[in-house]
Amino acid sequence: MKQRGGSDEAKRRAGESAAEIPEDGDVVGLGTGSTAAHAIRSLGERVDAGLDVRGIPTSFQSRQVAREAGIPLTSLDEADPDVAIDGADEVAPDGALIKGGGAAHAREKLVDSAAERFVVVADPSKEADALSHAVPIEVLPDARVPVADAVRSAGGDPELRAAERKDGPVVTDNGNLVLDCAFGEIDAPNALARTLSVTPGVVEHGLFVGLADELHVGDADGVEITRY
Ligand SMILES: O=C(CO)[C@H](O)[C@H](O)COP(=O)(O)O
Repeated sequence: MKQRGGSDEAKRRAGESAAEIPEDGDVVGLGTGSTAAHAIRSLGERVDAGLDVRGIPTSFQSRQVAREAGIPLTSLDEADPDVAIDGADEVAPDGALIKGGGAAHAREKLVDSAAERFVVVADPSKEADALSHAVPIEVLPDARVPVADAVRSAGGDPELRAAERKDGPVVTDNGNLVLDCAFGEIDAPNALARTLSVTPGVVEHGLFVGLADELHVGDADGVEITRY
């Protein structure tokens, strides 16, 4: 599994802390990435010990990790999540996030925003005073050029995400492409999020503003929890 950001130990602590939250009967949104995978495995250990939960995966990867961990799965067709646990690429002090380093942000936003309680898991390298990470935008393949033009008009610098072990672009679980769009420091994430959301051809962008309820940050000493 790809490692982005800080130490795996810090990610594991954050994931284990969040995995303590679900209770018997809960439906749990299962995020994508290396930190969320720690939470899924830890939740799987609780399932082994008798906890009765069902998970809603946010990607091919999280579905695989959950199956290996023995977590029964369901979907948004059947239930709304009580809790969603997911990672982030950058976290601002007010809980605004940039996500999509794993190109899973469309399904992540769907599941995380449907959850009663959205818990973010991260290592300290993800915390920032202001959002400035490139914003991943999932686009319909035919919309790559017009969306890139719209991003430039909004002050951004779009770059088509290239695959690492395939010639050509990353193709998402939904069959779309990803533009990583650098905007520098983002002063008004809400306004940018609205602009991107109404751009034709944008499937979803990685700005998650006003969605996170709680942040668990692991480090060498333990876990710091912030509630928004
Ligand atoms: O948004 C995501 C995937 O689309 C991930 O949650 C984000 O990239 C963080 O990943 P990691 O925990 O591996 O650092």
